[in-house]
Amino acid sequence: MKVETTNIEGCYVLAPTVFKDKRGYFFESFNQEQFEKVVGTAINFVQDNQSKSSRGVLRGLHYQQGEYAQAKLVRVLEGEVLDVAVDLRKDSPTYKNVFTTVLSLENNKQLFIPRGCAHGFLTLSESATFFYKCDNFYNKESEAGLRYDDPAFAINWQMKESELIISEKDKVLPYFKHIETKVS
Ligand SMILES: Cc1cn([C@H]2C[C@H](O)[C@@H](COP(=O)(O)OP(=O)(O)O[C@H]3O[C@H](C)C(=O)[C@H](O)[C@H]3O)O2)c(=O)[nH]c1=O
Repeated sequence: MKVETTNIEGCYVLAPTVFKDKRGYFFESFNQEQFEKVVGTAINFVQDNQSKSSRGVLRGLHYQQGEYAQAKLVRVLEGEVLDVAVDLRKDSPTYKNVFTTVLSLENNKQLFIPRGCAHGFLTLSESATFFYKCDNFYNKESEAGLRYDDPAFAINWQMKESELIISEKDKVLPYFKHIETKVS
């Protein structure tokens, strides 16, 4: 497995070793022992999620607050997305840093997003099936988020505004400046 550090502390890009032969390919999509060595801490994923999105769908920026904060290991099973993490940990040396990367079936890349970071992705391919492991359960009451177009982060989503498909819930997420005092 290849590992790349990012500009967010504790956030890593992982690329599994792919074994190809005349039948196709094989790779270990998750190996607890290898993963914990890379991340440098024990991790207990308790919930897997999967979503399918068409081109232009932008989900996020989302996170869960407090005791229900989630670390996520995200990848695509089909298609291509622009994946984004934002460090919202006030005590982090990379507080407010934004990391973006393209995850695709072709590059087999995965992104590990530590607790305390907001996460979102934009679907770049005609459709994308998104899969991720979470180290904490979904807790509706703990859900929080930030606007995808927050000037505080100036994320380049690489797509025209008119092409974006965003849920009504995400359209009314707050701007960072209105919630910064509440971020842990
Ligand atoms: C996240 C979640 C949602 N739900 C239910 C709640 C809604 O009735 C429905 C769709 O939820 P939502 O519109 O919040 O789904 P996404 O917009 O894909 O949210 C996710 O998108 C970004 C990219 C993330 O990183 C988060 O994991 C997650 O917030 O699934 C559940 O039952 N369990 C869950 O863990």
